[in-house]
Amino acid sequence: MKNACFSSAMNTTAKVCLTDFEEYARQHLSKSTWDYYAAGADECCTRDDNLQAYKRIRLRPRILRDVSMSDTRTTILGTEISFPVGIAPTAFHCLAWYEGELATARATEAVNTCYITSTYSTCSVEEICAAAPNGYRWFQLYVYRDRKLSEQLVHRVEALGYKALVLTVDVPYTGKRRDDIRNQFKLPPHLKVKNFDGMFQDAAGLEEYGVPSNSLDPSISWKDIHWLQSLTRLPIIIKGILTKEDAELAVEHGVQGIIVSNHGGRQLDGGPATIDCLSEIVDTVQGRIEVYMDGGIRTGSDVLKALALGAKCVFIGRPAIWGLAYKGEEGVKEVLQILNEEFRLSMALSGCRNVAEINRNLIQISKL
Ligand SMILES: Cc1cc2nc3c(=O)[nH]c(=O)nc-3n(C[C@H](O)[C@H](O)[C@H](O)COP(=O)(O)O)c2cc1C
Ligand SMILES: CCCCCCC(=O)C(=O)O
Repeated sequence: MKNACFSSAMNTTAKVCLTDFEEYARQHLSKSTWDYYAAGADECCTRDDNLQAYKRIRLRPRILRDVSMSDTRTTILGTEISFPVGIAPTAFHCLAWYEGELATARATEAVNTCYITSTYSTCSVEEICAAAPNGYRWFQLYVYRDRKLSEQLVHRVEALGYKALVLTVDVPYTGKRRDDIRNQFKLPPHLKVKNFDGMFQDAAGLEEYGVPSNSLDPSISWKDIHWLQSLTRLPIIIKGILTKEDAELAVEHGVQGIIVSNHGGRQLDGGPATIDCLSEIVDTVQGRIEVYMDGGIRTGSDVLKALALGAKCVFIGRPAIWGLAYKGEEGVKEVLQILNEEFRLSMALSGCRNVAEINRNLIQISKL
């Protein structure tokens, strides 16, 4: 049943850009839900710089290149997607829309792009697969002190046909999100982290973001990559790399991809904007594995800049949630379609007919 805060009475104004969806979500979600989604760590410097950093980068458009035809398709891990934007893993979609992750999965299936499902989903991975059986999905994994929890998730998602594991490595501890502390953020009683139904032995006691606190294993280290590889045949992508040193280690440990990410500025405050880290990582990796990024993508020209700096694909976090809050599946589709149209236009206005033609020559040299 639809919650009152999901009322569509205000859905009539056309949405033109992603920040229109943000404004809708800000006005319609409860304060504690909005604050949770919007949160950055501490003073939110990194969260905000993720967006500002794109504004400091200038493009060098080429002209007279017959852009009457354009093609935004690309591939990730060998699979074709309609354009180089996927959905980053974000928790608790049922807080934004009653169908939660089922709506997100259907929207990404319809648009033909990749949906990275969060461990912290409010629908189970089985329900998500049943809702969008032909969707292209990766699964985001955390490593728990009780390794059996992570192991079981890996086996479940592999059996369900998820195509890669995205290991999030920037949360040895949860960042300090001031508003969540002030609001004493908690999932409402009708929602839970569905993937863990009945799996935590000691469910009584303190809870943090829907699971017993201190469940995550802060001792996780590079040797755990080998442990994970021993559990699965799925490709492994490491999410949360920000330096060339760690990018090199990722390649040496035999993973198939990296997501340059600072968790939307929700973990270490004072770290760099992700777009500012991208070229050093791409230069280090030199095409040995795929490099993706997330953080602060709000327009088609942001996507273009990230690809010009070497990202194979980018992922959006909060904007998908705003789309959900606006109109569920339709809202997420609209967000993706607007971003696709903006990206196509930015490509054409800078003289690119397809993603293969996007390269560093598009970026003003002072930014390299
Ligand atoms: C509300 C929220 C929940 C998130 N949950 C997860 C999660 O469960 N797992 C994860 O790896 N990253 C999580 N992230 C981080 C995102 O995957 C991504 O790195 C970030 O949102 C990208 O920045 P953007 O929101 O500016 O697009 C979350 C981010 C937000 C905003
Ligand atoms: C114990 C950490 C859970 C965090 C919940 C999801 C997430 O990653 C977020 O940023 O929020």
